[in-house]
Amino acid sequence: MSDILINHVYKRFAVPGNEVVALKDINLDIASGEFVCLLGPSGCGKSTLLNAIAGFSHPTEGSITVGGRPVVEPGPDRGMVFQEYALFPWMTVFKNVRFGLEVKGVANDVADARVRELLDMLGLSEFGERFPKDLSGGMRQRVAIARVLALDSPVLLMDEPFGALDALTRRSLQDELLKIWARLGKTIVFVTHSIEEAIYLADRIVVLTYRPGTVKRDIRVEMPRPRDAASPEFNTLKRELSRLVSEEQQRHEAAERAGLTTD
Ligand SMILES: Nc1ncnc2c1ncn2[C@@H]1O[C@H](COP(=O)(O)OP(=O)(O)OP(=O)(O)O)[C@@H](O)[C@H]1O
Repeated sequence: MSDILINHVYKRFAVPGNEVVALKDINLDIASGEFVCLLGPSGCGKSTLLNAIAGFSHPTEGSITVGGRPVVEPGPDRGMVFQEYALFPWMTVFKNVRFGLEVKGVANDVADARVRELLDMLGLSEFGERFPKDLSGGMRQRVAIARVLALDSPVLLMDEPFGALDALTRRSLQDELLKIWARLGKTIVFVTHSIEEAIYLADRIVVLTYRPGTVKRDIRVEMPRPRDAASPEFNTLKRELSRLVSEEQQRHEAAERAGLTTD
């Protein structure tokens, strides 16, 4: 069953004396419970597409529906996790995770129990009374994920959530995310620059072209999880994706040399 339907989506930005076509005729049908990675070099429209699904910005043409409803604005059916943790610095971890439940008017005892369950799920039980500034980047991103999960959105939109983390922390959060996804059955759209990350996580990898952003390849990843980065299948796919992404990276660099972009 489709959960996210992207139909002939274009996004143009007006820039002085010109326009940037960030997305051109994007068509994607993402099934309920599917884990999709959007992959491509800087400037290929990954964030633009994710923001359009989130309802933060509107396509210039085309339409997006989530759960059968047209996207017109952000909504509780779509939780977003950003690279910069987006936590409230003045609230403890517990209160950060509880915040959305309070806004929703969930009864105190139910909200407290839910927060405790989420902190436990993300290995944060010991950290409830800490403030974000006292946590490592990986811990802060765990809190950001717990905060979004509290809202129980069927769709999670993740914009390079692990991009700022060191390799070991990144792998442990990737594993955590896969566990959560398997347990809660969310539909996930996950933006990344990292080919390895996309292969490790996704059911399906959508490679975008550099300006205008179109779908270059839509590849299903059939390998069983946990995936072994040293396996021949992993490396065959990695080579294929490296070739596709580097073609787009070269187009990006050519545009830079021609002074057409500052991406
Ligand atoms: N508000 C804007 N005004 C003008 N151009 C924009 C605007 N937002 C994005 N763009 C352009 O649209 C293109 C796609 O940008 P986008 O940020 O979606 O790419 P991206 O693939 O997410 O890149 P990155 O990986 O660097 O975040 C880029 O060329 C960017 O310069």
